[in-house]
Amino acid sequence: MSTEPSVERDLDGLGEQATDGHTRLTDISGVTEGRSMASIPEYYAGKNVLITGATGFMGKVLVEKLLRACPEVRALYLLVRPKAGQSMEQRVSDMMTCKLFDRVREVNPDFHLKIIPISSELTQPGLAISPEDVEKLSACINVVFHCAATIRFDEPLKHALQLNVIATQQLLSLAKQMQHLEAFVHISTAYANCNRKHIDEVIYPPPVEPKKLIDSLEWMDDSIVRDITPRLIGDRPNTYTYTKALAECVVQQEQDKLNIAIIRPSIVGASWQEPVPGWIDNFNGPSGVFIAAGKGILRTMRANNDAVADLVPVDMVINLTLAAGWYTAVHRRKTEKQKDERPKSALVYNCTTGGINPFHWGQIEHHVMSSFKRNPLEQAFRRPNANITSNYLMNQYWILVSHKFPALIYDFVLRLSGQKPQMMRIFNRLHKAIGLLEYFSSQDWEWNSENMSMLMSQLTPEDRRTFNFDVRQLNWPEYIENYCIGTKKYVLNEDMSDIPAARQHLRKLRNIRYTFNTLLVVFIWRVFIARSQMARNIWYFVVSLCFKFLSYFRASSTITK
Ligand SMILES: CCCCCCCCCCCCCCCCCC(=O)SCCNC(=O)CCNC(=O)[C@H](O)C(C)(C)COP(=O)(O)OP(=O)(O)OC[C@H]1O[C@@H](n2cnc3c(N)ncnc32)[C@H](O)[C@@H]1OP(=O)(O)O
Ligand SMILES: NC(=O)C1=CN([C@@H]2O[C@H](COP(=O)(O)OP(=O)(O)OC[C@H]3O[C@@H](n4cnc5c(N)ncnc54)[C@H](OP(=O)(O)O)[C@@H]3O)[C@@H](O)[C@H]2O)C=CC1
Repeated sequence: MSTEPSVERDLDGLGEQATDGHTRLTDISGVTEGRSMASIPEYYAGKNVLITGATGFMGKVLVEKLLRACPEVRALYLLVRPKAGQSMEQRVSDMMTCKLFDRVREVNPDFHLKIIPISSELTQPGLAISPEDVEKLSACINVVFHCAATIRFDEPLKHALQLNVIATQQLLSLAKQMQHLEAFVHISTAYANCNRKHIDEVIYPPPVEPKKLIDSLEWMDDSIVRDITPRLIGDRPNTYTYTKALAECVVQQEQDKLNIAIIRPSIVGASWQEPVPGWIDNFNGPSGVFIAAGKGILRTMRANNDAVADLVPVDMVINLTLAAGWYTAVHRRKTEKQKDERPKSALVYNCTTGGINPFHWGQIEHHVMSSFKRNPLEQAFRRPNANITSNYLMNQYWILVSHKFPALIYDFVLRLSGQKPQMMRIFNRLHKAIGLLEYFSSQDWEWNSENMSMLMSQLTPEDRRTFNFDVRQLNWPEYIENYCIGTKKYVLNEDMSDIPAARQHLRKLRNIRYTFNTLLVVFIWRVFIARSQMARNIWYFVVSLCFKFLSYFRASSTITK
């Protein structure tokens, strides 16, 4: 018997529902009712919201948008751990001074009063939340957004399981104790099922029963786990996608009595419009690749020019997340009677762009390169000129010629000047990083995103503007330009006023390249050609052929005039 979730009609009018109990396709409940119900800001007014992963890339944007677009929200409880010698209070107050919060600060300078940090280490039993805090959260939380995860592709399986799966399980247990909880929104990834080519908005059967895996890994030595990891993850590329798939299954198993939404974004990139275009604060996904290309370090990478680059701006993902929280609470709330019946299934939202407004890696390459030529990064290693290829051998050739050879020369010069060589080390790290990304840039997937369209149709015109996730409106060249500028301004903290100096630096690099190429030709001439009569004859033959061709071309163009 097939274990594939297939689609059947939902009896209570909640659209089509998969046989595993999960709603897929159009959810039509409350279509008419919704228009007369609370708007998104009205819904969040007076609500207490719990957020995990608030110090991360997406969590920060979520906190900012909630405070700015839903100013009447009562309080945001952030589960944060102390890190790198900083207390969690210190981390949260540092976060709020970040440029991302400038806009909300202008409107409401006291926004920090709404933020309540709660100490929590998600990998610890009970999430290491104190009993007093558990009591407080159980009594007041209305909506939970679960963003925390390890997104590293090289994370050891045990740790990825601990954070992405066990912590999710524990958070769901905590959520069940919350007396006023109206919605639980879990952030997954569109690549949780990347072993499939077509991905519907359903929870697929897990690669292994999560509880069994948790029990087995508990007693296993780290080295044994490392050895069996490739067998366990099977046709998934890393422990990240594997554990995110298991987390979805845990959400499904534990959803009993909860109203749950699962958001599956594809590759989350810099912001499209809000709070500022191009906001980004990390090297993850394509951002590190763009920066390495902009600095002239990355010259080649394996990617398929014609494959869809399923990037989605972070502000669109967060708008969809907030709208899904509202929709789950307002339209999919279980009545007291329903709580004891078959649970209403979690609604899955594939938050992707490829099926609606596709853009390809080849086009990304073109726009990234031209953007960095117009707005160069400071102190580039070489002029930006990266090419992507799907050919393995070609890529290896360019790695040798354009990465390793210049790195060797540069390190040699550093050694001569008494400095520590560093370029080869940088390239080794870069090769490791891009090696982990190639799986995603060399193929494409097809995601069904009908729930995203359904959700959009449920918003009032005002909410559709404030919480815009209509990916059809994305103008890719403009978005990529802002993305590249964003990496310069917000990741590398470079000043835009330095662009003329950066351009001057690129001109200097171009002159160095011309000089180097000229010296190389002279060197080849002296060493190989000038010493051999035959090579000289061939050389003279080629030069005279070129000369004749040029003269003929000039003569024929004079006649036609
Ligand atoms: C123009 C060309 C056009 C090209 C087009 C092709 C582009 C293809 C892009 C494909 C993207 C596909 C992404 C797929 C995403 C799946 C979506 C998700 O669900 S999940 C989301 C996706 N998840 C991810 O993307 C996670 C992927 N990242 C990882 O797994 C790890 O970071 C690692 C294994 C790559 C490096 O580990 P490790 O060696 O231990 O190093 P650390 O981590 O400790 O960092 C050390 C330092 O390096 C820095 N830095 C980091 N990365 C890069 C970079 N790429 N580069 C440069 N630098 C980078 C980092 O900031 C740090 O700096 P500092 O603090 O020391 O100053
Ligand atoms: N970025 C992307 O391209 C995509 C992301 N996603 C999903 O979105 C979510 C957010 O991703 P993103 O913001 O990019 O990730 P980040 O790595 O930027 O943020 C991860 C967050 O999780 C927190 N966290 C990690 N470990 C612990 C722990 N042990 N205890 C408490 N908190 C912890 C981090 O806190 P701390 O600051 O203390 O480390 C941080 O706030 C994830 O679920 C991810 O799977 C999905 C698709 C794409």
